[in-house]
Amino acid sequence: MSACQTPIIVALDYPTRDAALKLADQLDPKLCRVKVGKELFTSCAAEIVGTLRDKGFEVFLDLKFHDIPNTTAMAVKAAAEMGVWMVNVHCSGGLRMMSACREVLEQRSGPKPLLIGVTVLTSMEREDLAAIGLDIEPQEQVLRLAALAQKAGLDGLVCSALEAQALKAAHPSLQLVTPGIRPAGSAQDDQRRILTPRQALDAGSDYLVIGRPISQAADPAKALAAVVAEIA
Ligand SMILES: O=c1ccn([C@@H]2O[C@H](COP(=O)(O)O)[C@@H](O)[C@H]2O)c(=O)[nH]1
Repeated sequence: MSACQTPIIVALDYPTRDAALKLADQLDPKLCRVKVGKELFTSCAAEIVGTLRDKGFEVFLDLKFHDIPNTTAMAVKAAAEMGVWMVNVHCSGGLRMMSACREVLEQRSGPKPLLIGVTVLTSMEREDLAAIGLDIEPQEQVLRLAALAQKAGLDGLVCSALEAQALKAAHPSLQLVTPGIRPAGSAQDDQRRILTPRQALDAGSDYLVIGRPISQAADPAKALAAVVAEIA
């Protein structure tokens, strides 16, 4: 399986370059992509992205930018210049913010990363939304934000696989990146809207973001192989 065919993205959620590379060195870039998030990126800056790319990984820069349109677009531009494969922004930053990000990428002559909008975090359930003033089901809010993301020309969404079927029906062109993936028997941790890898793909997920079930396993390569076997 080449990197372009695998749907698996392993979250490298570590505080140091060495810890992230220790896991990366146990993984096969033909079997997965890797995700650099806020913790690792803030600790190591762009150097970690270059090092992982040199190792053959396509990198999802998961910094979930959320700011005014210009600031967010400049951050997306910087990410594109770094050569990442995927970058994301919060859809709740609004239509103008997402459109500014799309425009800045369109002005680039070089390769463009996939521009993905974060909808409702997979750690949130209905009562969490109610606590921030949204007294609706997560799926309703996800569908609202998806419509905005589609209008702004984004390539896809971060959502729970629980919403994948409804999203694919409403927005078939958007690629769905789904964290909250838990192989049967794994700890739920702080995630709330979860599905197994197989269930997520059957529901319409395009990419599965998997962190702790692989990174905290006694043998991460074996844990990745088990997910690969589950979805084969
Ligand atoms: O809604 C979201 C958006 C991003 N994430 C990120 O995905 C991984 C999931 O890690 P697990 O250890 O598999 O729970 C993590 O980096 C989150 O920041 C998410 O979980 N939900």
